[in-house]
Amino acid sequence: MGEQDMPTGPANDTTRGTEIRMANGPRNNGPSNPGKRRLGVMGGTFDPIHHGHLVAASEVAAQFHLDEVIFVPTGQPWQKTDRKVALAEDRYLMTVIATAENPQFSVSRIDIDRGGPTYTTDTLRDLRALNPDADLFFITGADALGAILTWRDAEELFSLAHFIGVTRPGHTLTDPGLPEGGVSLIEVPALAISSTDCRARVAKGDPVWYLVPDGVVRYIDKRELYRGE
Ligand SMILES: Nc1ncnc2c1ncn2[C@@H]1O[C@H](COP(=O)(O)OP(=O)(O)OP(=O)(O)O)[C@@H](O)[C@H]1O
Ligand SMILES: O=C(O)c1ccc[n+]([C@@H]2O[C@H](COP(=O)([O-])O)[C@@H](O)[C@H]2O)c1
Repeated sequence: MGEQDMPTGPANDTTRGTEIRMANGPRNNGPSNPGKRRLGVMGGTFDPIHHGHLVAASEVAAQFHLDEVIFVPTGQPWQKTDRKVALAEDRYLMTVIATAENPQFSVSRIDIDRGGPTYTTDTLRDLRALNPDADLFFITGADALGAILTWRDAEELFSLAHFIGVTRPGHTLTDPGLPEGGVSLIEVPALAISSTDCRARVAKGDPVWYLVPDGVVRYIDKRELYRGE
């Protein structure tokens, strides 16, 4: 189990009995505009989607009173070109299967259908155009948040959505000098699951039951994904 250090600072926030120390004062919950829908956006390569993604989205939805969380599978994840990534259609369908039973969850094809490398500034601009009546909350794990300054047009991201960084076992959740007020850091139930580990398990013939939803286990099997990798 990795450490889950929080940035220390003068003020703190108490979440489910765990003291969380924030860098910039008490927890900032992002925009609160009466009459506007609160839309969570969970971007990911989802190769495959696993219970760590689903628990993070569910917990953020509850803590931030979101009306909906849209899962957005990447088209071409340009920072993962050093590895083999499953076809976008397979990643999309696994995401649909995994989220189908939750009425608060939906899946968007925008990053897949746009084509080319996936940049979150494009994702958020497109989602804003499609949902002009909504405030957007972009959900990222500790690892992704730590790398956010390497994303294209990173300085623009925080004008497009409020960012929520969630704890992830094995990673330290820090705010790497992001604009004050643009990010919230929260604790979510710790699930030490990664897509990398799921792929490796399938390749070795080990089970992924209970790491990913049952329908995703069956889809991986049916499509013979990750075998022999
Ligand atoms: N177990 C987890 N707990 C919390 N957040 C997670 C967890 N797994 C992934 N995330 C977050 O979900 C988002 C999408 O992750 P992604 O699809 O890249 O999965 P991954 O498990 O990190 O994949 P890979 O191992 O292939 O890099 C990222 O913001 C990531 O930080
Ligand atoms: O905008 C970018 O340049 C950028 C670079 C890397 C990752 N992202 C986004 O971060 C989310 C998680 O990505 P990944 O690669 O960890 O699955 C997903 O929505 C990606 O589109 C975005």
